[in-house]
Amino acid sequence: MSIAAVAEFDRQSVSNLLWAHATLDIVNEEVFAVFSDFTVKTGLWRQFSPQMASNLVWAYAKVGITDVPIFDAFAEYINERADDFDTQNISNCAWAYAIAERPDKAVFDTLTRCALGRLDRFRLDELCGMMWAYVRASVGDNKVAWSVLFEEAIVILVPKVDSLDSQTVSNLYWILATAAHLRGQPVPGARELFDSMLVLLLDMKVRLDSEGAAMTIWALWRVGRFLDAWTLYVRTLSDGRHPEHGKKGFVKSHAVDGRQKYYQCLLMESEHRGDTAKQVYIWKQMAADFYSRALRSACLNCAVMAYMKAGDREGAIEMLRQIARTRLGTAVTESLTRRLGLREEDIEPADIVDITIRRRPQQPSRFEDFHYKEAGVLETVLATATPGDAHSVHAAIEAVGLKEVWLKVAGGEKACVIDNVIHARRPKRILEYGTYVGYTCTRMALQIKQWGGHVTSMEMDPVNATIARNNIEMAGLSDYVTVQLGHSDDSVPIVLSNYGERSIDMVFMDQRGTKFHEDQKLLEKMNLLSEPAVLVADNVLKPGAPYHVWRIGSMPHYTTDIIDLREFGSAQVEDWMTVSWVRRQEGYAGDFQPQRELVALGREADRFRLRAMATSMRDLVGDPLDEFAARFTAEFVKLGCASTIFVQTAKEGQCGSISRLVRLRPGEVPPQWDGDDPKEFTQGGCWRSVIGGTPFLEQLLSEERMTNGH
Ligand SMILES: C[S@@+](CC[C@H](N)C(=O)[O-])C[C@H]1O[C@@H](n2cnc3c(N)ncnc32)[C@H](O)[C@@H]1O
Repeated sequence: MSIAAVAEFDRQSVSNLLWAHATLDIVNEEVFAVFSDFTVKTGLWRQFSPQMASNLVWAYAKVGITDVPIFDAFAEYINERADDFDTQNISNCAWAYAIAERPDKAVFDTLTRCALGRLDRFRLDELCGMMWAYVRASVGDNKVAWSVLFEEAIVILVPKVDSLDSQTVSNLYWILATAAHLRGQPVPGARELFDSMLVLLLDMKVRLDSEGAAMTIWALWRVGRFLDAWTLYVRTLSDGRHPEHGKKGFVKSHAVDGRQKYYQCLLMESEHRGDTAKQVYIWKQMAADFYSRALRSACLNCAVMAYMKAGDREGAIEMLRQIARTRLGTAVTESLTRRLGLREEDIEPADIVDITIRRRPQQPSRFEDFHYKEAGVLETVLATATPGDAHSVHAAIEAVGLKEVWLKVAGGEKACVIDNVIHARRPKRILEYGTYVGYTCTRMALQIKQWGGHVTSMEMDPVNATIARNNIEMAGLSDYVTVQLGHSDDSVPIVLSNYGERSIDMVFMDQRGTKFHEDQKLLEKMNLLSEPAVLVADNVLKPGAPYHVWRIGSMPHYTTDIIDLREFGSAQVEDWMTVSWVRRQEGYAGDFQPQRELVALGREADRFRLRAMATSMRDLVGDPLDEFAARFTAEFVKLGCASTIFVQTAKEGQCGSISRLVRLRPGEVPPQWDGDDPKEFTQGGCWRSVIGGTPFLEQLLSEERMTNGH
């Protein structure tokens, strides 16, 4: 109705209507697009008051509709009218342009000019909102996190520390730590503010919610104050009473609580420092958080592994004795016992058991609930696999993925692609982004250990990392796979310092698709890749990695195949994997030419990824995802990137499947899905790949070069 009557709307009604939609989270893309066009084309925007203008850009940013001319028009408006803006208008506009990922430098320069000298008139939430926006907007040439606005804000904030609430405290930690990271040096004055806020926290004058605790611990670590982060954790959080979700901060229904992040951060740093005592402390705390015996045992097994890695045999044995006393041992514990050269009967139950291990929650927490699938995988592996037999571990994981719940592992047709890449490149060192439960890393390790290879797999979720380490031990592959705990942004530098430049022959990217291109560029910049290295990426079509396709499709230093295939355990879901050989040629470590149409695709891909995390890929079959995939494919065909290989799968024997790669002729499109779903008849462990026979483009080109005598 409102769309038909658009021409009757005056400036106030346009601003009110869209503000109301955004406030109520009603995302009608058509309404927003029509009103954007109307406001810009009729010149109505020039008549807006600053309040209306800031409400309008806020509304568009809030609903995530940002590829609209409104933002360009109001950039001009801000430059002309900013002197009339009040503090709230300034803060809202900064927030809107930052969240919309439209960090127009002129807009921020103008806002800075208007804000400086009057920051003391900003409300605390406006001030923090503005600083947050400046950090978020610091991308590319826009270096607003370097603004003196931060210094001026700190001078205002220090005397007011006692009046800060918990949300402001954690936000300020995050903002200033991120600003320091971006600047490459501390923000002047931040140290004093950090110290005063830490006193508030340690005195429990301010109690953080779960996400706030995670942000603060991360921030203290990020600015090099790990011991302060540790003290805060031990003093306020490690008594088992983890804080509740913040009401305001907790908006994503798929998200876990802050433990995910603070365990990750504290464990990563203690492992990096080789501080076994701290690692063991955290593993025990994690064990005490879980209700499920399998997860409790898995954490304690990781504590044993930490002692073993440090060469502390006595520590490992004492931990095993505590596990024996609490009857938490599993097949993994037995495997570790054997690796220590002991028999199960050699392990006397401990006399005294750490009180932490005795603690067990009344019921599973949301944190545990979030990992129900992965815990189920671990239980199945423990119940059905044979220690030391990697095939039996893979069979157990596949059985869960095929017969019980969708698992985000690269099995079936995806495994066929990876097997063929390994065959073609024979990598000695593989880097994986995203270990999950340790399926693909152990599959790859099993192959490359034959020629002395090793897999390093990065995992940011501490629970997944725990489960993966246990599955890897079950597979007998602990010497061939390293699970590097932590976010890849933090882990890649550790990988570089551990293995050195030009050390990685193959990369498997299985993290967030809209980040592949940045992660790949970083690997090139850091000189981590050997020559040539091969890059494999998964989930490129669904949920989607548009920037990545454009990077590998348009830059001359990649030789790429795009492979059309079916999701493991969800044959009705079509997906793409990409396989690219990477050489130090023109474009290496550089940026691609930006394409505007990629931005909208990227945003949509992220929205689907979040939904897939909350449900499963299978629930996303159907109109929205299929329409998105069709648009994605069409957009890339226009840009000259189309699939070049598809995977064909046939039934094999009574209960198996066999997959092979088939090259498409130029212009040929992959066949439609025939309606057969291998999961109906395939048992775990019975899905084979045909290796070789279909060369990748890189091999075809090098054969051609050989024939031509180059
Ligand atoms: C699709 S699953 C990986 C599946 C695994 N590669 C396999 O095939 O068996 C993605 C995993 O990556 C992790 N993850 C996502 N982004 C990450 C990042 N930037 N750094 C480290 N881990 C990440 C998630 O926690 C999740 O466990």
